[in-house]
Amino acid sequence: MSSERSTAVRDFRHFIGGEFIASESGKTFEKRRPTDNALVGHIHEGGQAEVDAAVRAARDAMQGPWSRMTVEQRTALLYKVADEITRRFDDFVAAEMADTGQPRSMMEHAFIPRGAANFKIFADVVKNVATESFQTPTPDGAGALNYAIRVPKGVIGVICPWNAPLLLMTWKVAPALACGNAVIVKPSEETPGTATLLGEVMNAVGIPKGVYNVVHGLGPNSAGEFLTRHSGVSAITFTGETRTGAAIMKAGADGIRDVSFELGGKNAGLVFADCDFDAAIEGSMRSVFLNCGQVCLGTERLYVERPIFDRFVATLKERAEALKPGHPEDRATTLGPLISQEHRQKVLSYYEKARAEGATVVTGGGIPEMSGDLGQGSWVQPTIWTGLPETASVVREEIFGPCCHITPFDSEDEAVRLANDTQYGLSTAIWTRDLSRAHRVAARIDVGITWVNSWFLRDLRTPFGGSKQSGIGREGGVHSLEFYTELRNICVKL
Ligand SMILES: NC(=O)C1=CN([C@@H]2O[C@H](COP(=O)(O)OP(=O)(O)OC[C@H]3O[C@@H](n4cnc5c(N)ncnc54)[C@H](O)[C@@H]3O)[C@@H](O)[C@H]2O)C=CC1
Ligand SMILES: O=C(O)/C=C/C=C(\O)C(=O)O
Repeated sequence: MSSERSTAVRDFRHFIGGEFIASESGKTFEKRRPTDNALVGHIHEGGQAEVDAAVRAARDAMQGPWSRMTVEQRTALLYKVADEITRRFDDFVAAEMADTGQPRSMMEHAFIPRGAANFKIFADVVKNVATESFQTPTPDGAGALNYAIRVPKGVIGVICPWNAPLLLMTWKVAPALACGNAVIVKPSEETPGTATLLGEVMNAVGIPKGVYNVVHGLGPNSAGEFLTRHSGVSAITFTGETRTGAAIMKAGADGIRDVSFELGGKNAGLVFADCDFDAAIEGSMRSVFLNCGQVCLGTERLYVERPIFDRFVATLKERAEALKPGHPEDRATTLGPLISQEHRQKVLSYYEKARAEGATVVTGGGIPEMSGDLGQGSWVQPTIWTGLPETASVVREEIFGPCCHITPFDSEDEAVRLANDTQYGLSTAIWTRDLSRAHRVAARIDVGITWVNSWFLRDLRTPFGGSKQSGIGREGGVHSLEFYTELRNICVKL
């Protein structure tokens, strides 16, 4: 590894009450870089003491100046947070790149700008959304006025995954703060960087101490579980695996705390023969391989209408083989590594299962040859399979890697049936020039989000979330307000 690419080993501390603090226990765990497995940090492992301290800080903040700010004052501060993220853009890009190993271009054009955008959109939403009111008749004829106000829920526990750390964390922190809550974030143990950096941003712009807190740690029997079980946490918002969601839902049941979940997916792409072929290939390339396939909205099942099946498979193979795994700083790099050696084991086990279950391996299926220190990183080849029945493991289970299975179909009804044949219900992409069909099919797919002739085209005002085992609730625009506030009705006899 060249010296300019080496990173000093960092110390990731908790951010509680506006201070960066070490764990009382002194316990830390290692953060290794996905590109070359080099040690890049020691993360303080939060225990009950740190969670208790964060809850105290957050509850105190809810009694302090934060609670007395007008919406205008609060949202002005959130605009400053967004501006400060933009001012420290390079630091955020570097932190996220070190944590995830994904290419700089993706950080610069998508994931980091979204961190700033999340603060602006929710500042705008809370300023502009009205609540309902009714004029109510009464027997004396004078009537009554009913109106609703929104009040913050209190302290929100925010539990985050590793695949788009800043984007997914701020998607929850921004609306929570815009609504006047305080938050305690438990970032993924794989990606401590940007949540920690955001603490510096909060202090720099004058967010009152205790409004934004970060406790690092693991999930079960560690900071994650302690946070979700804490009676001082009013509600829990979580993005991550469906299995973890089930554990958190049980923890939330004590104290009847509300939960909002964005969970796993096994998303289908439906490619009709009348599609714009190049656009369908381009979109499918992104939806299968972006972020090395570690996108909850990504496509791991492609269904292609039979007349274009062979051409589609051949073209996708050619494009997948042209992807360039490499160092995130190299502009030519188009594919990053998986997040960790452990996750690579999981993805490779599916590559193995696909073979064992009789797949035709169109391309990939193994580990690419990487030179120098990159040889130690958690790389896998982009992989395409055909020929498996719908019962095969790689067709049914979420893999979260750069891979997909492609199946031919012969009718619209069959395509709909295949897309819906899953326990998940997060997203779908439909590729067709027939817009009547697009509307018809979209309405029949049991998912939270359908894209037609596009993928991951986001308008932050729209409802975002999953059906079936892909989630509970919707966040985005006004829908986030439903979770991060209580609606309080006031009835005034006139
Ligand atoms: N629907 C959506 O919007 C998205 C869903 N995901 C899903 O996230 C998964 C990948 O992320 P991972 O970090 O591996 O998920 P994960 O569920 O393993 O971990 C997510 C977070 O939960 C914490 N955690 C684990 N067990 C816990 C427990 N018992 N109590 C409290 N906290 C606990 C972890 O420490 C981590 O911070 C994939 O399944 C993916 O589909 C990822 C991004 C978006
Ligand atoms: O756009 C969103 O709000 C969510 C995006 C999800 C990802 O980026 C992901 O899972 O990687």
